Amino acid sequence: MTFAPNTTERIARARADLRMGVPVVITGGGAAALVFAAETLTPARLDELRGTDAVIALTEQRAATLKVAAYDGDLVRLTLPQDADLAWVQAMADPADDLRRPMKGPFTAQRTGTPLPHRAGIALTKAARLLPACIVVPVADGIATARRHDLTLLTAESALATTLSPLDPVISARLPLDVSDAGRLHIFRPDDGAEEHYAVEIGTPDRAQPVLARLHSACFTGDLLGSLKCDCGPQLRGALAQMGAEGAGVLLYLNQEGRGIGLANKMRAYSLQDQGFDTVEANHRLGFADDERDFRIGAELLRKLGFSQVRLLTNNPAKVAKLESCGLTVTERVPLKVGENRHNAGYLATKAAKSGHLL
Ligand SMILES: Nc1nc2c(ncn2[C@@H]2O[C@H](COP(=O)(O)OP(=O)(O)OP(=O)(O)O)[C@@H](O)[C@H]2O)c(=O)[nH]1
Ligand SMILES: [Zn+2]
Repeated sequence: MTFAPNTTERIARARADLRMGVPVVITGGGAAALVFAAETLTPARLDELRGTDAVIALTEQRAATLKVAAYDGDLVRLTLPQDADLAWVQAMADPADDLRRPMKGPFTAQRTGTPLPHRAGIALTKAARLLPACIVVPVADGIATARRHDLTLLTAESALATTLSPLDPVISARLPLDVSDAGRLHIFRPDDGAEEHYAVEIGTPDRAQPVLARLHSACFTGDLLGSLKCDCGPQLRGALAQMGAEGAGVLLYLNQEGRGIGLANKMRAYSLQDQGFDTVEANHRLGFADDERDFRIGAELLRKLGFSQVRLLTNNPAKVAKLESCGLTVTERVPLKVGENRHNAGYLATKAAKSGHLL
């Protein structure tokens, strides 16, 4: 018996470390490296990197914005100039000042050696809801480095694993709602220490029949604040109202804020939208894909609740396809057209043009 953290727990610890600015040690592809999140790098730690072979790893989307070829396919490794200061690192990772102070280079891309620790580092920064960029410094001996500096050590393979973490039911309790007295809230907690997700069950839906279902992605601004930039709040309330009217349904409230990039990054995207970029372009400039959500979570929660067939409330045909690819049967797509206003008309039009949403 050992009380040491297992692989999953190490990854959870690594996410927390990176959020605080503490580096982690990643091994993989026969190499080992110290990995720092660019967003939380401190001046003192950057000073320690002078004279090393540090690189900054950026995603293909951020590379495209900076007009450098993504030599490793999904990422690029750029040499950290010896005189690079924190402002340089942050400007490489964060597009906030791209227009005012374009990062022109010349950049020197590293093309030899393994990009595995870099890829793992980027995956961890995304999972930590930070900007997807990291500083990577090769070290000769990963184990010794981790021990000497008291750092979390993990393999790139474990950080890049794609198996869905088990979601454990924690508790469910009766929750009378405006839309129905017969409401019930279920809490699910993933094994990997990531965000919990919720299911609101209305009535007692027949598990043998398709259930009216909504997979709602958290939107603090729309759901809670009444933001007019999106249609999430009215969609949330509209879906619940329809379930109440039908007497049965299930709404999953998935904590995948900002299509999976987190609230801070979503606000960065909003700030870019104020510079004239649309919702998809803003995600790309930040280094993200259009949609970073993992739809397997929703499918798994529905299964856990005993549902295999759904009438899905959505305007997003990709969501239907993704749920079906996760093994659920979508018997019907039920449109959810509420909440259009003069502020979100452009947002909805972009989703229709670029993400296949139906207007
Ligand atoms: N990254 C990013 N996320 C946004 C933006 N506006 C809203 N969101 C998030 O988008 C998610 C909602 O997803 P949508 O793309 O609006 O809709 P959908 O879930 O794909 O489709 P529907 O089922 O029709 O609502 C929520 O997590 C919001 O926080 C934005 O401009 N940028
Ligand atoms: Zn929203």
